[in-house]
Amino acid sequence: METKTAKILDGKALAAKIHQELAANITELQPKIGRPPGLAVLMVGDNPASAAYVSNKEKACAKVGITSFGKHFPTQTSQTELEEVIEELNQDERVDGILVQLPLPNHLDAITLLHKIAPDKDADGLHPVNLGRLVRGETGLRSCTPAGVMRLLEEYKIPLVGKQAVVVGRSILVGKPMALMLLEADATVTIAHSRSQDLKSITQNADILIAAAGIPGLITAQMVKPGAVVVDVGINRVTDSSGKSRLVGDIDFAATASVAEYITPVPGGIGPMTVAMLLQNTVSSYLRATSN
Ligand SMILES: Nc1nc2c(c(=O)[nH]1)N[C@@H](CN(C=O)c1ccc(C(=O)N[C@@H](CCC(=O)O)C(=O)O)cc1)CN2
Repeated sequence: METKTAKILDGKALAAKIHQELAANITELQPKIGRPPGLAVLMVGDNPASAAYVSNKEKACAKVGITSFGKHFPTQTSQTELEEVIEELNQDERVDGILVQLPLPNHLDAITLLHKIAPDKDADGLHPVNLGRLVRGETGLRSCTPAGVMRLLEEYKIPLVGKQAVVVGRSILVGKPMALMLLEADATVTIAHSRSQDLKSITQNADILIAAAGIPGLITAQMVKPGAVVVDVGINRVTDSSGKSRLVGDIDFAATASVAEYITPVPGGIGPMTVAMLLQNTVSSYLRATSN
């Protein structure tokens, strides 16, 4: 019997296309505007994964023509010091986007820091004003990972209207805004999470399944409806029995690929789309700030 394999939703390829489009836009706009777009990336401490993500963001900025203002602080940096830096960046006319790389060291209050970012410079779309705009269906800066999922689904013309969408995970970074964006696209949305009972019976109903729990291999093939579109937001580093480290998502990719119609890989799926949406948000803020 022939085994079916899901089609790949290629986030890496789409992100590269978006980078090219943004680079072309910036090349055209910069001489008229008189300066390039600017993104400030605040990183506190030395978490190696965060350092790698920040370095990728800075490289992506350089590639498309966005100036990045890297602000790297030692672990002990105080809340007040960071709030003052954000206040300065809010006033800095060279800076269109500001983000605080997460997670932060435990002594810092991420929510309060995110509140301090001017909503129109909130490149990560995590400020309450931007989350509120999303709730109300108003234009605003959208959270990068869920916006990346939506852009990828759009690229592959995945129908959403009236479909059963299940989001596994309820974080502010992904799960909650993801559910709102799917709702905005007229899907029927269920949010499941670590306290949900009988997760399998919920995920089996999903035409569109978004796994964003941060638990390696949480979603098995048996939990997926045949023909579903499966999006893996999890990026988990695991060490196998031979001591080798590799990245895996929240979905058992190999087994699920024989059940689903479409699937995102890890790596090469939603991770690169997150960065592409960050750059896009920065360019949107640049256009808004310089349009008068
Ligand atoms: N302020 C924020 N903090 C964090 C966010 C965020 O969107 N804003 N998301 C994650 C980390 N993250 C971006 O910051 C991120 C993670 C992974 C990738 C990515 O492209 N991953 C690659 C694989 C990379 C590798 O080999 O290690 C992939 O999936 O193909 C991009 C962004 C938490 N913090």
